[in-house]
Amino acid sequence: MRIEDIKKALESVKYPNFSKSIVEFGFVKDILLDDKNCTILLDITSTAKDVEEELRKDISACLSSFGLNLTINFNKPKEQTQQSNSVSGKNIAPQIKKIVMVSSGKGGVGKSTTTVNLAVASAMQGKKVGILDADIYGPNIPRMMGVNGMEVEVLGNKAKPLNAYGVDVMSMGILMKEGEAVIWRGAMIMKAIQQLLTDILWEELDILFIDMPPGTGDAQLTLAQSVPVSVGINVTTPQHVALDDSRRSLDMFQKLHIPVAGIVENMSGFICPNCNTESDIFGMGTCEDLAKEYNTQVLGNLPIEPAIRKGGDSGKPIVYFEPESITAKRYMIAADKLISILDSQNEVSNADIQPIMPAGVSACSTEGQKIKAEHEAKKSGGCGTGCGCH
Ligand SMILES: Nc1ncnc2c1ncn2[C@@H]1O[C@H](COP(=O)(O)OP(=O)(O)OP(=O)(O)O)[C@@H](O)[C@H]1O
Repeated sequence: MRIEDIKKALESVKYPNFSKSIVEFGFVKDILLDDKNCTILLDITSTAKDVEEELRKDISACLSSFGLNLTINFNKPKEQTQQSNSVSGKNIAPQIKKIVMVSSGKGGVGKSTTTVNLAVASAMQGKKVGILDADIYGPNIPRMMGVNGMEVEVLGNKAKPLNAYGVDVMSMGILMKEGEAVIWRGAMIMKAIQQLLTDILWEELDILFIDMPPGTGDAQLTLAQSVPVSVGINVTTPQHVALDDSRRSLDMFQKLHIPVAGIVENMSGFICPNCNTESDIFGMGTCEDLAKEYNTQVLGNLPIEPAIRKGGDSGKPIVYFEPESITAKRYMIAADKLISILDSQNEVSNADIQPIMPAGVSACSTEGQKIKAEHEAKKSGGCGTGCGCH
């Protein structure tokens, strides 16, 4: 048995809620081996008790076959009283009542199409709605809302959102040069998103939809933690391979304690434009079981329909331009279900639901972990200083 073997084995232990291992993060500071007695010293960034407990469990399981007497010691950041200038826990966009995060496990499943049609449907039901397009890898919202190429009005040092179909719209695509952000990573994306909330003149909104970048990597995790999210929506296609990706996205919401409003099954069946008959292409109704698994609902089954794609390409959302179509009615019902969920959580302010990070502080960083731990402590009734008063 060598120390190197132990370190190698520890490479498989992931830091809770992240895709990197404790070795990759550089958290394993020392390994002492004296015959069968092994002491591991970890220098971690979180003060949270559950992080320590999960690591103890995972490390013990990982090294169980080595037959060691294991001692695991933790070095954690000193728990300090909260700085008065910290924005932790402060709602950075108090004029926005509810933030809905629209995510998908992978690209091309119709996340932006769903965001646009749900947002317009919600506006048609009398809500004051905005869309923030955070999909830096493919910001399609401006085209789908028909505002691409429009000039942004700047008042003082703040920009006014564009408006179409009663919905305020702001997108990374409107503000950045083409191709500029594709190499961005967690902290940069988060800072940009926070600026899109604080430096854009959002009016009082009932609902702000955020169209997330596809996938569930560290960038998405960080982004989801940087704004106070009321509910998440997952968009998927019905094939079983897509559902596996969808699970990752739903797991992400669970990890971040974001309530899931539901799943949108997109490209579910095909409606023939000639005879209006609906036929099964990729499968239909497969999301019901997934919804049960995650204790949520299917908000709607949206068929593959040429009119949806045409509406997206031409900036004329189907829900607005063909309100009598089967598809538009399904979007309206989905929006109605979403609004009921949001209305039912009216007493909860969005800042209570999610921890938020100060601009420029990545949720993966030492500072980010500390803020998250403080927020969790406060939610469970403590003062947030880690003094053990709850
Ligand atoms: N139900 C549908 N029927 C027909 N076409 C659709 C449907 N949903 C989406 N599309 C089309 O599929 C393409 C991809 O959709 P969209 O851009 O909404 O996906 P996405 O998940 O946001 O992609 P990404 O995030 O990877 O950019 C678009 O051209 C859109 O018009």
